[in-house]
Amino acid sequence: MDNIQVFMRIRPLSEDEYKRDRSTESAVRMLADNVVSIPSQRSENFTFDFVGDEACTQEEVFDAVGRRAVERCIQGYNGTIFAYGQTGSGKTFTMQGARDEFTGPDDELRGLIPRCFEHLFTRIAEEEARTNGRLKYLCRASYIEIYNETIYDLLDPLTRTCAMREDIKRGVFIDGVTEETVQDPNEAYDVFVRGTTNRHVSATSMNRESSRSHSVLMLVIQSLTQMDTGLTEIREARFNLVDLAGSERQKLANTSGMRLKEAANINKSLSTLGNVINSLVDIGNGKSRHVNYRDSKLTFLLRDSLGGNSVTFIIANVSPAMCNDAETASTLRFAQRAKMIRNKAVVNQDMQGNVPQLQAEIQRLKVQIANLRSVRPVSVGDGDSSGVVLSPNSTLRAPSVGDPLLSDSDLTERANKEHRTTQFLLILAMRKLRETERQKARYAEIILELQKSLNRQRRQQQQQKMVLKLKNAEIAALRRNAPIGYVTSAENAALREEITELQSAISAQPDYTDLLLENIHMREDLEYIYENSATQDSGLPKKSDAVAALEMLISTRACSMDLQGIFPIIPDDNVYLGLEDKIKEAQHHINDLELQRDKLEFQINSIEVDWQSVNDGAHKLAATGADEEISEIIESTMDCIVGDQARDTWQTISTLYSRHY
Ligand SMILES: Nc1ncnc2c1ncn2[C@@H]1O[C@H](COP(=O)(O)OP(=O)(O)OP(=O)(O)O)[C@@H](O)[C@H]1O
Repeated sequence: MDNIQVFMRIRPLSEDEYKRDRSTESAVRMLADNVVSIPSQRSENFTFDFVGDEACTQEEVFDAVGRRAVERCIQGYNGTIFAYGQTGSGKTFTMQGARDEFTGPDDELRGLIPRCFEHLFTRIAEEEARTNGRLKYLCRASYIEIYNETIYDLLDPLTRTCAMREDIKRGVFIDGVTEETVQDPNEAYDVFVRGTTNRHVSATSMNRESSRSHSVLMLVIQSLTQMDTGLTEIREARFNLVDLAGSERQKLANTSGMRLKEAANINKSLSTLGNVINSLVDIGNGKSRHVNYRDSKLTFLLRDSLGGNSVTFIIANVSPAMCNDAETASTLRFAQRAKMIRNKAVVNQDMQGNVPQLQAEIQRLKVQIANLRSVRPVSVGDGDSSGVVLSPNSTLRAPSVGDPLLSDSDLTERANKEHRTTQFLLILAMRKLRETERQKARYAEIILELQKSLNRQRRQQQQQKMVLKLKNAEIAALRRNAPIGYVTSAENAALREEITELQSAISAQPDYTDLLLENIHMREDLEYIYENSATQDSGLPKKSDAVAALEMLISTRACSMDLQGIFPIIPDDNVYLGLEDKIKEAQHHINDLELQRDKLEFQINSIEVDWQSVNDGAHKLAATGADEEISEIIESTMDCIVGDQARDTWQTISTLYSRHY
């Protein structure tokens, strides 16, 4: 457990302050190297880890705070640096420097942020060189602003807003925030300068001052170490550099509209910060308290930095002016309280490897445990509380009985320590193995589900192709056999529409598969969130409400893809019934068409028979030397091979024929 480290920095007196005070006397009295008081306020003394006076340089602040924070992050610990203080006390000067641009390492006035970038990449290069490339680092940067309880993405040119989320794997995170990979200090400067420029632009367009918002530059420092066993050790540190809004209480009197909301939100986030600190201090003193991290975006985002898994530094910036003594005393009281908070920083470490590698590792560790047990019975402790996980590469030698250089108690202690380490590694490897097995089973389930769905889709596709083929054949037959104008244009259009629908259903299969996969994942994510969230204080809606909302979303998306009605979206048998109905409907339609075709064939046959009779009659009439009237009728009958007139014509001919014979 480490206390939050607090550094105090007094900036030089400004000209305005000199004009107001008409004196150069400082409100802050230095009692010792790291002890100060504000005599004009109360007689209390404030003790900090470091106090920088008016002459304190940017480099000295970096050595006291930045260098140490970076060193811990390189090892895999989370780190946070907060700059706290009233408006104009020097927070931005300390964090960023005197300018918005950096000219590189020769700019004496550059602040902690650029110096941290430089040191970070120097150390990364050293570490990578030391391990001959077995250790690789990867850094990602994002930069946000919290204003009026809204999070703005400063690396997005439009500084769009983002939501904060929490899950068991990632903890609290900003959903969809821009993250840029940075490989050297220049790339990191560039990210920071761009974000700062966006901040100024959006502040101007929204008519606000940066002192009224909190800015957080976030670095994720990931390291991958290739082990001899084939496993990969992954460490991930989060490094937050925070420039807080001015800590003075915003006046609500005579304020309205946007300004009132702004002032209320600044007060809210800073008072929540104060409340969180008070609760943590009480907890440190053995009291039972609930810590309201969720009461403001700032405290929720930086939850780990306050009483959690982080090495945290607070820089309390103050003005030396007598006219600001009350605010200075307030800042120092805040910092003094914060110093009592105890964080528990641990290296964020994980192992990655395939199942045979992990099994081999477990086997190796089991052999080691067996060796240790056979040499000397040891009592198992609670585990290493230092928080640093020993590398599985470290060779664990079983202590040999009668080692002349070591006493019995030394040997026991060493055996115990090695046993604990081995046990820890064994647990880690087994956990990884179980996790891998779980994942494997999960993927197998997904594959099975997809396979089932694919088979169903194939069957449906075949059926639809068959229907399409039949319809095409029928249409072709109708076209061949039907008299011109027999199939009405409306029927034709309906048939065409149906064909288009069937074709789009067939071509929609890939869309459907993507959607199905995504739906499976969304349902799984939901299950995961509810399984892993603490029931109380999780802030989540009721699970049934969330499930209903998700199903609604899925069906809305299905509609928007125009698949609803053609294809069921959910791989659920009930929904597939819809498709079966559709196929049945199509079957009915085919039956109707077949009926019509039979009728038509019958008509054509009867016309042919009629025509044959007409032909025969005509020949007989011709043989008897029929008059002109009869020839004309024969001509017109020839023109009406098919059609409604045929039978009437035949009737006329029959009548004439019977009159003649
Ligand atoms: N240590 C210092 N040495 C010289 N000048 C300083 C120092 N600290 C601050 N200043 C100057 O004081 C002024 C106010 O500082 P700065 O803008 O950093 O304050 P701030 O606390 O960030 O204010 P705000 O809350 O409004 O953002 C600036 O002009 C800055 O250059």
